[in-house]
Parts: sequence; C-alpha cells; structure tokens
Amino acid sequence: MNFRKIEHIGIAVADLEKSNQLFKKLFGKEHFKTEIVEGEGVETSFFQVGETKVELLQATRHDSPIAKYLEKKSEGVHHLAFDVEDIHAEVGRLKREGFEILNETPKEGADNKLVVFLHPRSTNGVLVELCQEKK
Ligand SMILES: CC[C@H](C(=O)O)C(=O)SCCNC(=O)CCNC(=O)[C@H](O)C(C)(C)COP(=O)(O)OP(=O)(O)OC[C@H]1O[C@@H](n2cnc3c(N)ncnc32)[C@H](O)[C@@H]1OP(=O)(O)O
Ligand SMILES: [Co+2]
Repeated sequence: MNFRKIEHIGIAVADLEKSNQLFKKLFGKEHFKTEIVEGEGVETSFFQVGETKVELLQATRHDSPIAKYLEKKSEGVHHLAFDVEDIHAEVGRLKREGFEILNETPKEGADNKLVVFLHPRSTNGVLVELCQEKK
C-alpha cells in the first residue's frame, strides 16, 4: 500500500509560542510535543487532530527552508506529509513515475520518522513529504 494517510499538515510560522496559543484555541487542546530537528533548522510543535496531526514549524537558523520560505511568503500551509510503509520502495516508485525527489536517502524527521521530500514543481505546487515510522 502506497500513501496510507496524511501523516501531518506542515504550517510555517514566525513565532511558535504565539502560534501554539492560537492553535490551542482553535483545536481546544494543547500541542502534545515540541521537537527541534537540527538537520532542518526547525523547531516543531505537534497537535493531534483525529487520525492526523498539525505540525507548526519555526526556523531556528536563517538558512533553514522555513526561514527562506517566510522571506518570500506569509505564514501558512507549508507542506503535506503522507505516511508510507516502505519509504525506500516509495522513492523508487515515485522516481520511476517521474517525480523530483529532493533527498533520495531518507533523513531524520520529527516524531520518530524517516522523511523524504518531493519538489513542489513536480507535484502541482504542493511540497510533499513522505514519512515512515522508524522501527
Ligand atoms: C523533517 C522535519 C520536519 C518533519 O516533518 O519531520 C519537516 O517537515 S521540516 C520542513 C522544512 N524542510 C523542507 O521543506 C525540506 C524540503 N524543502 C526544500 O528543499 C526547499 O524548501 C524547496 C526545494 C521546496 C524550495 O527551495 P528554495 O526555497 O531554495 O527554492 P525557491 O524559494 O526558489 O522555490 C522554488 C520554487 O518552489 C516554490 N516553493 C518553495 N517552497 C514551497 C512550498 N513549501 N510549497 C510550495 N511551493 C514552494 C517557490 O515558490 C518556487 O516556485 P516558483 O514558481 O519558481 O516561484
Ligand atoms: Co513535516
């Protein structure tokens, strides 16, 4: 089975604490964790919403993808992440299908995941992230 569900919706924010308060009001509950992902230069905060999650992302470095994104665009939905059972098999399948893989070797993600990103120019302008639960 390929994409099993939306694992999370990534939202780029300028001020994580402020956005945590905003989404706490929206969802009526607290975030369940925050986590810094050094490799991406981001601090993340997660809200569980039924079967899926909302991931707030703040840049921790000026050269992070989130910092670059917010230099050009306003806060908002940054990416869609999908849960996959076998990320290596999916990378091979998507490559064969002609999608542009940004990192063929899965990298460390937040919340105990291995992740791969597809370039938005190959996915109708949507930054797509594949997530596999680390065993
Ligand atoms: C892994 C930790 C955590 C997790 O879930 O576990 C995360 O999710 S971390 C999330 C942050 N990390 C990433 O986003 C890694 C993948 N992203 C990238 O490699 C870059 O951001 C990339 C390639 C998407 C854009 O790179 P860059 O900013 O250098 O290029 P441009 O600004 O020139 O953009 C090129 C082109 O893409 C459009 N663009 C950029 N970002 C997005 C986006 N988030 N969604 C949709 N489109 C995007 C940008 O508008 C340009 O399009 P153009 O038509 O040329 O204007
Ligand atoms: Co993400």
